[in-house]
Parts: sequence; structure tokens; C-alpha cells
Amino acid sequence: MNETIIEINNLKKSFSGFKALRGINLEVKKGEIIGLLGPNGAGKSTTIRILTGLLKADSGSVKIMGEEIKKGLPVWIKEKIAVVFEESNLYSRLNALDNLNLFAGINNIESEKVEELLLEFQLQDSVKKEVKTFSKGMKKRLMICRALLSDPEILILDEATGGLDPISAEIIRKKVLAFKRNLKTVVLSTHYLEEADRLCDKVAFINRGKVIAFDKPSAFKDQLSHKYLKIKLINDQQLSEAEIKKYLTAVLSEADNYSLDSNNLILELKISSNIFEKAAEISKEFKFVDLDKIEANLQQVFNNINN
Ligand SMILES: Nc1ncnc2c1ncn2[C@@H]1O[C@H](COP(=O)(O)OP(=O)(O)OP(=O)(O)O)[C@@H](O)[C@H]1O
Repeated sequence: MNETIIEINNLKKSFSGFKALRGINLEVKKGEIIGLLGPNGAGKSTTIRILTGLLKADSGSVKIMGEEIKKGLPVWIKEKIAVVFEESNLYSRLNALDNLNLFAGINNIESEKVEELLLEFQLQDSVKKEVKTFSKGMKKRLMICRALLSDPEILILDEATGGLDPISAEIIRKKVLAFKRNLKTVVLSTHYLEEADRLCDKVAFINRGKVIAFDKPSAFKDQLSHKYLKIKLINDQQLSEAEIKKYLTAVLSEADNYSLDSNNLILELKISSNIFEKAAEISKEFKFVDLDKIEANLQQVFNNINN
């Protein structure tokens, strides 16, 4: 599991003077699922395009399976990498089966493999339908089937579940996990933090062309979980929402949060030197119910990093 399969060092890329990548570093081990997270325009797709040989970097290096990539991917590496971009690469006037058979025929892949994949991605009832009649989720499932036909070692997915129906997204997520179980490697970009949390061994937060943090989702969450305290209170004096807001705005700092549901008030206080004074102050006004260390999710981690 410790073998490095992808190594990206100080990758830089500009478009007409605009610095899209400002020194991306990333190390991916065999058998890992790595998530690239970041806001729109962060540089995730550009990184993927360089990694898959579609775009040339201005400087920096990419090594795949030990080989430094210079001009495009060498054939032996192309055979081991499959990539699925956001845009469809299917023939819309052909049916699903013909789309896969065409690719299988060119690459000497047995037709059993086609049938197997269509079944695994739950497309078996739509094989004779023209792809142009497919939903976005069905198209994406078929694109991944096509990518997996060649039995790659590395699967690269650029926003594979973005905007898909929940059933298609779930089929894809389960297949990604199954792919990893065969000791294969996945690099995926996503906007869904919950998805990254569930699938990825490590996530790279990318912002403005740089990896600003790279670690296991649990490590990020552990860091945060010590930083917040969740306090449950009851609005027993029946203060109005406006009064509560006015009161809390005066007491809480910008990093704190609160929510009010009927008369239940939940505070999330960033742990700082005056947290207990703050909590005691608030408890004068509201009835104290419970105190908990907050369960951070990746969304909070992301907000925290971006702040
Ligand atoms: N061919 C291009 N020409 C000019 N600018 C480009 C080109 N490709 C990407 N960019 C710019 O580079 C930056 C990074 O784009 P990129 O597509 O890598 O971001 P991203 O993180 O994948 O965003 P998203 O989540 O929206 O897909 C953006 O500002 C984008 O407009």
C-alpha cells in the first residue's frame, strides 16, 4: 500500500498570464482514493488535465508509476489510466451497447466484459436505447463503464457525481469503493464534502491554484473537533427571536454559530480562553441543557481552512 503511484511536484500553469496553478504538490499511493476539493476555478480540472496528458504544464513535474511525464502520456501508462471528464465523450446517436462495443472492439476487449459492466452499473435495461435519450446520470454511468472497460490501474474522475440523480450518484460511489478494494487507485474531484468524507482516504483542499491542506478526512475533523463546543439551551423566558438575536450578537464572536428551533437554542462556540465566561453569561438568560464536543463535518473543515 505504500508504493507511490502518482507524484506531482510544484506544478504551474498560466492561461494568458492568469496563474491557474501556482505550484501544486500531491502524492498518491497505490490503492488510495484521493479527493480534490475546492471552490470553482481553484484548479482541480487543470490539474487533472495535466495529469492525464491533455494539457502541458508550464513547469513542475508529474510522475506516474515512476515515469516522469514529458510530452503526453506514454502508451503503456495510457493503458493503465482511465479518465472521465464532466463533458460526455459518448456517441449520442449510438445506443449504450454499441458505444461500449465500439470501444471494446478497437481495444480487443471481450464482449463479456461489456455485459458485466452494464449490469454492474444497472444499465442492462437500457442497452438498446440511443444515448441521446439518456438522463445525465445514465450517461455518466455509461462513461464510467467505458472508462473501466480497459481494466485500468488508476481511475480519474472529474466531478463524476455533480448534478446527478441520487441513484446514479450512489451507484457510482459504490463502484468507486469497489474499484479501490481491488487495490486500484482513484483521484476524483468533487464539490460534495460528504462524498469526499465517505470515499476518500485523503483530501487535498485546493484554492487559487495551490494545495492548501492535504490529509485524511478524519485528521481534519479531529483538529476541528477540539475547537468547538456545542451547548444546548432552552429559551425558557420566551424571548422573541429578535431579542435573542440582539442578545447573542452582542455576546458571541464571529466564529461562533447559533440556531434556534422553537424554544431550543443550540450554540456552537469556538473554543477560546473566554469560552466558559461566555457560556456562563449566556446561561443566565437561557436554561442550560447539555454540553458536547462538536462533531465536525468536512464542510466546517473547509470553511475553517478557507477562513
Ligand atoms: N483553457 C483555459 N483558458 C483560460 N483559462 C482557463 C482555461 N482552463 C482553465 N482556466 C482558468 O483556470 C482556473 C482554474 O480552472 P479549473 O477548471 O482548473 O478550476 P476547477 O477547480 O476545476 O473549477 P470547477 O470546480 O468550476 O470545475 C479558472 O480560473 C479557469 O477560468
